[in-house]
Amino acid sequence: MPTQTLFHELGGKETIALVVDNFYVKMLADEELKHFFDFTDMKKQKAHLTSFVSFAIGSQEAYKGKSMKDAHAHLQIKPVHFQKTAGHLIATLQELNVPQDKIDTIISKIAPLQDDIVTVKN
Ligand code: HEM
Repeated sequence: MPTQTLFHELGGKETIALVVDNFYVKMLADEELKHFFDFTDMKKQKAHLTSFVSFAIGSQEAYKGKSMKDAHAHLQIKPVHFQKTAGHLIATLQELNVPQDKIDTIISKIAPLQDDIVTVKN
């Protein structure tokens, strides 16, 4: 039998969709971050992020949205915004009792995206 991917170990798309839902509750409650999403269709956004994260951790279904560079180019995201966002993701995963080694794996896929997402380098 082939080794299970992290995507499957965590419970597949349903779990990731729950992670994404809880994550955006934190993002939209954060005074420093919520304005980024003022004009965003959150239903579409959640679907995109679910698909992106799923693919990053081993789902067979390809992510068909924009590249990270194109999706964030107009947003003036600073390193501090990226760090806070990663922090909300980690807290969300911890609250859902995802084991720390799995959280580390997810973060190791997300961290290298910082260079494409952060456009204001200060
Ligand atoms: C931590 C790593 C991140 C990942 C994996 C990620 C992922 C994504 C994805 C998949 C999309 C959708 C692309 C599409 O529409 O095709 C997107 C768009 C977006 N992201 Fe991120 N993102 C990250 C960090 C951030 C940060 C730090 C911010 C701001 C605090 C942010 C704000 C947004 C906004 C505002 C959009 C566009 C929504 C719109 O089109 O209205 N993202 N992101």
